[in-house]
Amino acid sequence: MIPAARLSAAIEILADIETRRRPAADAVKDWGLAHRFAGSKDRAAIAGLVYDALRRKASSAWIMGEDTPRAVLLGSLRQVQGLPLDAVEALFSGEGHAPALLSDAEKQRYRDGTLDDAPASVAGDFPQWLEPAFQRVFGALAAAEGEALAARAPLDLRVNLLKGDRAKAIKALAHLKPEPTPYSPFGLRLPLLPDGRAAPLVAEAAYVKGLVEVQDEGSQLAALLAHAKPGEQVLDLCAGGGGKTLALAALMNNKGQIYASDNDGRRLAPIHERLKRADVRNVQVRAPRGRVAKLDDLEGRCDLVFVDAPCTGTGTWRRNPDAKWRIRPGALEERIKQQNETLATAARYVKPGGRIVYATCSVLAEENEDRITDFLKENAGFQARPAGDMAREAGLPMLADFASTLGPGLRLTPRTSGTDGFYVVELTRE
Ligand SMILES: C[S@@+](CC[C@H](N)C(=O)[O-])C[C@H]1O[C@@H](n2cnc3c(N)ncnc32)[C@H](O)[C@@H]1O
Repeated sequence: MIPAARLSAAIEILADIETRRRPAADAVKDWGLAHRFAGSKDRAAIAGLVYDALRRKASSAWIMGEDTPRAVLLGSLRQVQGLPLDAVEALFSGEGHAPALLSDAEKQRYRDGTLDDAPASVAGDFPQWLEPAFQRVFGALAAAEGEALAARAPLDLRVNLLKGDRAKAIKALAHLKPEPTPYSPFGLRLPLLPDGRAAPLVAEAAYVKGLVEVQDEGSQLAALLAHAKPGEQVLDLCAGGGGKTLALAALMNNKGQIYASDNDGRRLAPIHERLKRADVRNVQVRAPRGRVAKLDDLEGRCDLVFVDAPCTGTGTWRRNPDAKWRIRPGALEERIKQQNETLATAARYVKPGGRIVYATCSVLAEENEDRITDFLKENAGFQARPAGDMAREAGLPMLADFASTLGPGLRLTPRTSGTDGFYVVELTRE
């Protein structure tokens, strides 16, 4: 396919997402199935165009003065790819499968449109209804934080210390140009390919043999901040697919016991294969029978209960730009309820002198500081540990810079730490 035809395809897919209100991944996949002549490179490039346009949807529409799929794509060509007007005019030629010629108004907006008077939610590309929540957390930096959440994310890897060290992984993946991540001592960052795609990893021996796992540095830091020690009894209450379970197991050097649980058994399904590949031997998977996992024997016995709570995922919008336009206020309410539930459950399993580490991949105070403040009001035996102490204990004193100003815990964001957005807090039991 010629580059201009890829643009037409991206416009078509964006229209499908908009009119049928369907997930971007489904629309992209269906387009591929219906256009089998398109090769894998074409499909990847088209998906890249669609995701870039979704990342900058609100600001692109503002710049172009309309919110049609064509306008949103045009805006993103300017904002994400920085294409000059004459290059865009050459692509929008109206010939063959190329998009129709640019109108004079489009040319003028493409050249001169600005975000100077745009509200934070438009300049920062997040839903308007979240404007008060973003202002509360980020104040005057709301737009800048949103913009960083709208950027392309690099591909981060966690080196599995049970299988080797960072130097070994760097050597094995040298052709993909890995760099050590700034904070996580076992993180590697792979640059994106020129078209914005992540380097293909699944066929790499280092991945197949479990030396590296895909995990954003923020996620690695959440596990590190839990500072689980070899020999401890750890309950990973919301273990899901086991991303953090694997990191905790490596930090514990396979010594002690991790109980990996989740109230949705289907989510735990990938964990067995992942544990095997990573050579993890200190994890017991406790799948629920019915809606509740059987954990009675752990009551009051755990050194650490790790709560990787269900959340809106606002911190992962770089990887999932579609999600930010789909999230509704009702979903936030629902997550808050679940977060209260998981914290109350966690409290039952901590032993005296033990701790809960609560984490979310959301930047919103409603899912973070507010939940902890409410929890502490109702659970007099628990105290929040100062963020600086938690960071030092984990061997990451520099993370104290990210201490929250709205309550206990610390917050990572793409703008401040270059990671996905995460919140982490430690609660100690007397
Ligand atoms: C953020 S995800 C976990 C991701 C996982 N820890 C990882 O690192 O790959 C949150 C998980 O919490 C689970 N969950 C929701 N409510 C729960 C509850 N009341 N008890 C236990 N797990 C719950 C969800 O099924 C979901 O798998």
